[in-house]
Amino acid sequence: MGLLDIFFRGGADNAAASAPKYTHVKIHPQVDNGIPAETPGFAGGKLTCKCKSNPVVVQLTAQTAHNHVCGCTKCWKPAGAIFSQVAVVARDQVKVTENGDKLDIVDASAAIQRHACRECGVHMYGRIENTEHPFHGLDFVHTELSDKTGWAAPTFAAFVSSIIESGVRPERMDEIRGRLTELGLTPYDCLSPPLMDAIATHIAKANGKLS
Ligand SMILES: N[C@@H](CCC(=O)N[C@@H](CS)C(=O)NCC(=O)O)C(=O)O
Ligand SMILES: [Zn+2]
Ligand SMILES: [Zn+2]
Repeated sequence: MGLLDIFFRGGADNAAASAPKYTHVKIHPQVDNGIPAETPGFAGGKLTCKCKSNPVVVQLTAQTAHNHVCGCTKCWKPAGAIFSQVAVVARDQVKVTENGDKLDIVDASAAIQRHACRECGVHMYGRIENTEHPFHGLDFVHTELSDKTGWAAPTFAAFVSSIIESGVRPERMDEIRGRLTELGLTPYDCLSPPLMDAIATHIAKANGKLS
């Protein structure tokens, strides 16, 4: 093989490595066709449940943070999606403004109490009431329930192995992790390293191992 052959073979391999391979794998409607960019200075908006009449409306008065896709069985997913998309916002920036009487807590014993519309099933916000919890003060929200663009973009995938608990076949995990990686959503089987470090730091401070 001559030098030119190596050059062209290398070129072909590189092209193959950069072309997306897993576009047939669907993750969530908000990421499957490219992730919308966030708008600098974006300051929030309204989340609306899926009810045709008297929808629950929640007003967020700030941009969200730590947006990610989550594969756990507890987070709300739109029909057909295998992942949820979920972000956090300070709890004092979250106000139920319409039809709050339709909200029920899905599981009052869970760390995150998810307030869901009892008619359409959508989770409008998840709140942590335990003041000792590392994420106390943050509410969990699904910004796809807003008709605005500009919200914080998802940056990683959490609880990826948990999708198997919802019935995804384990043989599909390679292509699913492949697609997430291709989208720039690095897959983790718990939270991302910075969030896991923040949890561990909180615990170490609470038990006196760190000052
Ligand atoms: N493998 C479990 C993981 C559940 C889990 O730990 N979910 C994470 C991410 S949302 C969590 O923080 N849960 C707290 C809670 O749901 O209250 C499942 O899929 O049900
Ligand atoms: Zn509803
Ligand atoms: Zn989750």
